[in-house]
Amino acid sequence: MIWFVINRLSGNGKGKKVWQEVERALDRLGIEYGRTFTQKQGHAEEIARELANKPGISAIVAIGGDGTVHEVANGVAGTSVPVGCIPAGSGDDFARSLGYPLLWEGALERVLKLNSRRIDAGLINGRLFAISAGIGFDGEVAKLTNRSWYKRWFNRIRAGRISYVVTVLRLLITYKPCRVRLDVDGITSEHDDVWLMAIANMPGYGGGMKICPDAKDDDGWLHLCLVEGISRMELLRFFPRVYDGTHVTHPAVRMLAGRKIRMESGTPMTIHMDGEFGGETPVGTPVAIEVLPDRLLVI
Ligand SMILES: Nc1ncnc2c1ncn2[C@@H]1O[C@H](COP(=O)(O)OP(=O)(O)OP(=O)(O)O)[C@@H](O)[C@H]1O
Repeated sequence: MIWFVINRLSGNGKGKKVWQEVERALDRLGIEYGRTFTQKQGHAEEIARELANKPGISAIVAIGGDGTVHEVANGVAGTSVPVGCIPAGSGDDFARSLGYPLLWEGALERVLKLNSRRIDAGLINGRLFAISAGIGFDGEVAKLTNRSWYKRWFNRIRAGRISYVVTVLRLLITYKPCRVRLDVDGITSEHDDVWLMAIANMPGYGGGMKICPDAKDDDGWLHLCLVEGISRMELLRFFPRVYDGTHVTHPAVRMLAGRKIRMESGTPMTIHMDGEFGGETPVGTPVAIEVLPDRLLVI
């Protein structure tokens, strides 16, 4: 039986509307299913963990944004229960990266086929991410966007991903780059003036940006994008290039790939995991990041 985990608040109420349509379609088709509505942050993970250990669950489908997918993925990781989604958030990078139709009808059609495959996951500070993680400027973007009033407003006019762009513009004025020591599979380097380090398992980022265009979810690698030593004006000028992935040739951008990464920063830097706030880097203790090959089943 497919089980739906629904965040009715996602996308400023889009989750609720999408579920109403999906429920009608499932009833019309006479399909047996289960469903639970999330009640609080972290609830989707608890539900998924419990369900994954029950017999007879063929897939857990998150109806919500990437935050709900992130929680479900953490709940089912390492089990034989696949995760799917019906996108109802503002970024929906999981759905975009996996080539899901973004409208509920197409996404439902896809999840009902139950065609599963194994993908890698990333681990940062002991927590799993399916899409990407980010440290620094992009961690702050995720944190501030999720807390902003305008995310709700943009979601209402179905332009939720613009809220990330607004935060980027706000932060460009105030953000202070940091000193970073990096270890990628045993190769160490020091960097002054680091704006961000994105760590991608999938290419989608911030609602359709291609921060690491070469990221592949089943290649056994994490792909890194480090941005350093760039002026605010230049960052503003070249920022739109991240939408088609051509930013990678800019001299301030360093693209790397690795399996085990350690990153230590001179001052606390904000972390995001699949767009969810994930705390700050502790000064003096490296953040551990690694790829977990084949850890997740997706449909
Ligand atoms: N009932 C609830 N009350 C409060 N928070 C919830 C509830 N259900 C889920 N959440 C939390 O809401 C957060 C955002 O969820 P989600 O990512 O699905 O939606 P979104 O933020 O609108 O979409 P996107 O990530 O694409 O912008 C997650 O951290 C999740 O844990």
